[in-house]
Amino acid sequence: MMAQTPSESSEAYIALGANLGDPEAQMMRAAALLGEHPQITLLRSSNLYETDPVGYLDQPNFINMVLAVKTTLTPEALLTVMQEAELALGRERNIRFGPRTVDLDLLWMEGRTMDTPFLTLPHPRMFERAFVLVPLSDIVSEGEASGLYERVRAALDLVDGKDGVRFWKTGSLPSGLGHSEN
Ligand SMILES: Nc1ncnc2c1ncn2[C@@H]1O[C@H](COP(=O)(O)OP(=O)(O)OP(=O)(O)O)[C@@H](O)[C@H]1O
Ligand SMILES: Nc1nc2c(c(=O)[nH]1)N=C(CO)CN2
Repeated sequence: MMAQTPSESSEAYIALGANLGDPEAQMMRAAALLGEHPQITLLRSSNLYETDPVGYLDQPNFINMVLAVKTTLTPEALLTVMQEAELALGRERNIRFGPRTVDLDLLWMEGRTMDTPFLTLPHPRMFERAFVLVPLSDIVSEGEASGLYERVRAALDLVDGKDGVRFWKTGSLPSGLGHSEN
């Protein structure tokens, strides 16, 4: 087998949402699974928000949060790891926008834009979802060279549904993993 070429690491933002079972425990377990991957380092967690369901309304409220990670994985490989974490936590794909034990969306990855059937970056609906923008704005730093901070601020000013996003708990990274910046 050929030795893997060391690749540069990029920062990425991942949205987590859950509204079945024990959402907080499942999201922490998903974050821990990501952090256990040798090519993923957890950097920061947003706070946790209780959010009104969007899209398909006849379902329980969600808990939503966003993680910042560093990774040497390609975007496609990172999404694959995220999907494996969803499956490990018992996510069944049924109703579009419907209830879920844990949903992981790859929002944004430093320097990457793409549009394939498997992966679109930035996530095509991130700038119109208050349940993504509010937690994301907790952890995107003003110094972000990509302009993400400005885009998130501008989208937050315009987006509907901020009332449906309520602070629930202070965020933290699963213990023993990642850095302790937040
Ligand atoms: N940026 C992205 N993050 C996550 N999945 C993506 C992304 N871009 C494309 N996809 C594709 O979208 C498909 C459906 O994902 P999923 O079932 O999580 O959608 P959903 O959660 O119901 O809706 P939404 O994507 O609006 O949150 C996945 O199989 C994945 O390949
Ligand atoms: N509040 C809220 N609503 C949703 C969410 C979510 O994470 N939070 N996820 C969905 C699946 O795409 C559909 N609707």
